[in-house]
Amino acid sequence: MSADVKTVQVALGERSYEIKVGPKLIANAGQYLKPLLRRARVVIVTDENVAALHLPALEKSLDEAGIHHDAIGMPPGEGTKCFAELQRLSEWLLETGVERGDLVIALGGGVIGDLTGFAASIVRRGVDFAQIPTTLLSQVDSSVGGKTGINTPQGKNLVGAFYQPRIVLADTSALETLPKRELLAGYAEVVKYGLINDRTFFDWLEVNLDRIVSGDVAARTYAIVKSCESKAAIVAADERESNVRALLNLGHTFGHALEAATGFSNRFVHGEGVAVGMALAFDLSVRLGLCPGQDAVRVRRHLERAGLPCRLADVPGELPNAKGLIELMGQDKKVVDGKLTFILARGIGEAFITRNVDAAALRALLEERETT
Ligand SMILES: NC(=O)c1ccc[n+]([C@@H]2O[C@H](COP(=O)([O-])OP(=O)(O)OC[C@H]3O[C@@H](n4cnc5c(N)ncnc54)[C@H](O)[C@@H]3O)[C@@H](O)[C@H]2O)c1
Ligand SMILES: O=C(O)C(=O)C[C@@H](O)[C@H](O)[C@H](O)COP(=O)(O)O
Ligand SMILES: [Zn+2]
Repeated sequence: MSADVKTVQVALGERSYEIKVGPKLIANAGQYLKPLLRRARVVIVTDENVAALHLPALEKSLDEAGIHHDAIGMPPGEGTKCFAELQRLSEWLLETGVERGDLVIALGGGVIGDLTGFAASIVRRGVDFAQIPTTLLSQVDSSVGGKTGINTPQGKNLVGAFYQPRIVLADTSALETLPKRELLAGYAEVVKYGLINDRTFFDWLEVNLDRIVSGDVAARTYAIVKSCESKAAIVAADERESNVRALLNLGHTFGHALEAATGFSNRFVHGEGVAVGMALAFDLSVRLGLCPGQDAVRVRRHLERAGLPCRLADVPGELPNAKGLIELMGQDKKVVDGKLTFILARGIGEAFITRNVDAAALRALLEERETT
């Protein structure tokens, strides 16, 4: 096992697991997975794009480790996180004869990780699963922490379960084939960790953005490990989002509504929604007199420099008016007694959770779509 591989622990008692971050982990997956298996059998769930690029290396590694494998390729894209594909996948898993002590492997981005994790949580009332994330977003966020699920016509991630993986293998080599737009979408979630509670990390991102985007392996590895450490600490403190875990939702109340408004399509992907949502959360914090204006400017400048959308005007197509967007936000899982919960900030690295947001200020912010 290579010295270049870093380990981050997710400390959750008997559900604890390791996140491995480093090069060529897909090509060496067999040696990491074998110790977790009761019998030498796994099933792989991937999407058709990732299957063409990375499935052969995973299968070769499993063959070398003497592990039997079946694989299914799902359609790529957010639309796959739906009841119909969940049913198709669950029935396929049952037809393979997968047992509770076998491992279901999610090889792909957050869509495959969320869908596969949820299917693994319900098939035979729970089959073990492993995450092999292949997008930046899934390596820094979705593969860690056990939120799994699908979208419904009512909104984002509304049916799901908390179900932790047994291991996460974040192969930095897989990012070499990732389209730039998807890399940037993942970068939005990296920025999120700086904005939540680590101003020093945000400072580092401002200096190192170009290295991360251009493919510098050391910079990418540092950013992924730092993000995973940050998420692992929050998840260990509050696995089921009773309190502090909601900080990881910075930008998501806005972002999820924008994803819903654009039809959960490739026109506007999750990380892009998070980028716009984080900029709006900082604007709202300034509007409420909670955060210095220069911090909001700095956040928007950084997202802009990365090439990410950061204004409502950057969202493609017609959007609902402010009232319509607020109605979409009403499906958020953080709603309590019909009242929205927001993650706002007193500054970069100082996010906090609040239910105390003036409705008029929110409406005014969303009505300024042409200018913000
Ligand atoms: N569970 C969580 O905690 C959590 C956290 C953040 C996001 N999410 C969810 O994750 C999803 C977004 O994930 P995503 O951004 O990874 O999107 P994705 O899974 O749709 O992947 C993006 C695109 O990249 C392709 N792809 C994946 N890996 C590739 C590679 N190495 N080379 C080339 N192409 C590759 C995919 O086929 C797809 O077309 C959303 O549904 C979001 O809600 C969940
Ligand atoms: O892990 C978490 O907790 C997060 O909120 C991470 C988010 O980046 C992620 O998009 C998550 O799926 C959103 O969760 P939801 O509960 O708002 O659906
Ligand atoms: Zn997210």
